[in-house]
Amino acid sequence: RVLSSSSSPTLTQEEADGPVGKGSSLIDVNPPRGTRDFPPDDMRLRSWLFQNFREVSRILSFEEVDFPVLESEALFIRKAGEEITQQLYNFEDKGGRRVVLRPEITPSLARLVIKQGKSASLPLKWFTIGQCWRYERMTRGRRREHYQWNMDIFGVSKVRAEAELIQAVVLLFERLGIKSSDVGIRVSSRKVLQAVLQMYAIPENLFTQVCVIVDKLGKITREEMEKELVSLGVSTKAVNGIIEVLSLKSLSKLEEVLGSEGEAVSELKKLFSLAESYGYADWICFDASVVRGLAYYTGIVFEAFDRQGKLRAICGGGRYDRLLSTFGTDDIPACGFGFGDAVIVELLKEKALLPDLSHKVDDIVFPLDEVLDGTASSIASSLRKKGRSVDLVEDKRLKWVFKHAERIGASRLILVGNSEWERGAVRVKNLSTREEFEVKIDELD
Ligand SMILES: OCc1cccc(Br)n1
Repeated sequence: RVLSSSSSPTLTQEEADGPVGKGSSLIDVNPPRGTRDFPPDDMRLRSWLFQNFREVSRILSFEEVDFPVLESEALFIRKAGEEITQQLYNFEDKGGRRVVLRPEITPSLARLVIKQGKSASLPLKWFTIGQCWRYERMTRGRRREHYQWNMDIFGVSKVRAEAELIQAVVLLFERLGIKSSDVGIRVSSRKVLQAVLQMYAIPENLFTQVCVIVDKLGKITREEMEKELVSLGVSTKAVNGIIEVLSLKSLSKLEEVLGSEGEAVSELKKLFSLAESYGYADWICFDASVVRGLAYYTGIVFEAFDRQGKLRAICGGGRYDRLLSTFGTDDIPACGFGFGDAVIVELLKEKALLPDLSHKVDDIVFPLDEVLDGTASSIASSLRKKGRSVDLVEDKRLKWVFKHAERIGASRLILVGNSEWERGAVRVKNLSTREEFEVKIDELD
């Protein structure tokens, strides 16, 4: 057939359908660079991990929320030089709007809290699991997407909120079989750095940028850090003072430097006391070098790390009491964490803690004669209505069916044969005990 239309030259059917079959070049079957497919085995592991995220969220009595992966770019325009804002997966949509694939979840949470306004009675305890994106130059071959579990509390200004969040993280690790000897949680507060900047009379408005630079400690050299801080106007003396305080790993030493009166020390002491009461004190340690890289943190910050030091941070979070005012409304005290789906799996592999998650099915129903196809369908249907997972197989040799049963981890094989059916029965083979018996159809459950 020759296709023609006023707007296009005449095309043969083949031209219109595009290349088909052996002669044409195969499309690239890989997902876009830096992204992942989840075939069944990988999806079972991801679902298992996410089920644990959900269960911990339920146990801490958090409510689930969700947002579009696509957000207005305006939500993420920040001037503090964070890596996350320099790698925005941003573009202009067909309506000329500046949009992004979100690089994190917290701003969306804040947006929804603002949108809900007075109808959202505080405190709010919300969680979500969502995909986040960054446009990373593939030079380092890093991923461009990951899934993040976020838990956030709005409307609690005391460190009780941070203590609750850290318990959630600890409960998750314990559910996965990870022990405090495998993983620690470094805890500090940005108020430590704030106090040091005050000691050196560094203007408040440099605080956020100093935090973002200091967060690179360990990723860039001390000289590079000093250069970046000095270029902000921080004196070399102050740089040395900052690095000296940030190397502290003892809360009592911090108290000697900052005194006991300030919020930095008092809040941290309160948190460590609560940790004893929760029973997770052996999981956490004070480490003044923890500042985290997001501009909006204002208080306690924390991150989980593998004690062997082989992996990047497993999760991290902190208090962000002044994020909402950057969106033009009254502040609400808030804190939360993000827990990615990638590093935790690397850790589970390291610790040989990956669970066996093979495919499981309850029953295979197989008619031994095609005249019994209808009968097999009604048997499968009644079992499914009882909630059993059933794989209905036909047009196969019995030998194949037994191998298939093995492959999909079926518990029972239900063979529908003429002679049994004449007696209103089927043959049932228990695939773990290998027992085989005849069952009246109205007794099959
Ligand atoms: O943790 C930073 C981040 C944000 C978005 C996507 C990926 Br992968 N990583």
